[in-house]
Amino acid sequence: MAHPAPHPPILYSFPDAGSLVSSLASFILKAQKEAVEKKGRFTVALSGGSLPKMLSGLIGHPSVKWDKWHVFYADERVVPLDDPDSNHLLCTDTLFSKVAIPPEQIHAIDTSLLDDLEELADTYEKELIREFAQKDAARFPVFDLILLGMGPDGHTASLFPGHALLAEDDRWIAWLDDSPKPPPKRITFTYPVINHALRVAFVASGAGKVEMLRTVLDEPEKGLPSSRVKPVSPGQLYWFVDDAASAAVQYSRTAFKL
Ligand SMILES: O=C(O)[C@H](O)[C@@H](O)[C@H](O)[C@H](O)COP(=O)(O)O
Repeated sequence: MAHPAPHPPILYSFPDAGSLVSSLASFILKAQKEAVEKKGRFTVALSGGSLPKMLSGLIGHPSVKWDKWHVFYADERVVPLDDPDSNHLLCTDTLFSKVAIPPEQIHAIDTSLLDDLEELADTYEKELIREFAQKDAARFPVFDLILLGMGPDGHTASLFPGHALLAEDDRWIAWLDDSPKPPPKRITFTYPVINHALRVAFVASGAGKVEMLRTVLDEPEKGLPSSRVKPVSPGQLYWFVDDAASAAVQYSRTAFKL
């Protein structure tokens, strides 16, 4: 059955980092509330880079139900969990060490498999299947929220321009050993997983993103990895950016309100 056309992205641009961080926190809390009311849990995927520190508005916020969070990584570097390159370490230092998510609800890679990328990716995929398959009985998992960053070349998660994985339409978790951004070995959500989420939110800030954000939003036909994020209906894509990053974007902004 053909899916209805994806909804166009919603672009929110904020004058400064403080208003971006607090609005993103309100947005996540609304998503959490809806998910918990409906299913008693909130399934979230996080990325590395600058994303974890943009979640600081949630730390100490009385409305966050951390015990309902089930966290996966949209992409992870295949390194030990105490390696400075690990997204899990970054998220732990920035967020998890400061809040009360039950450790068994934070899904890190199995580091006994660091030397077998394929097995490691399969094992992570099985963890997603355990979390989602029986409950939702869907071909692909339906995350309540996937939070992504955008790299300077337009990549997102570990989906890089021109890479064969852009065409992966079957697996949930893919692996690569040739990431142009170090470290080379990574696992990543595939597009079907990202595009089946209920909400996908990119977070991008700073003047360093200005040209790439313009290309991704105003010239989606170029097919850069971040432009290929198009959640299927009823899923919705959001961009949380600052005015420095969106300065050259023609695409229309939406005033933020919940
Ligand atoms: O593991 C990774 O490398 C990240 O998940 C990656 O996809 C990141 O989100 C972007 O490169 C944006 O990074 P910044 O937010 O630091 O620009």
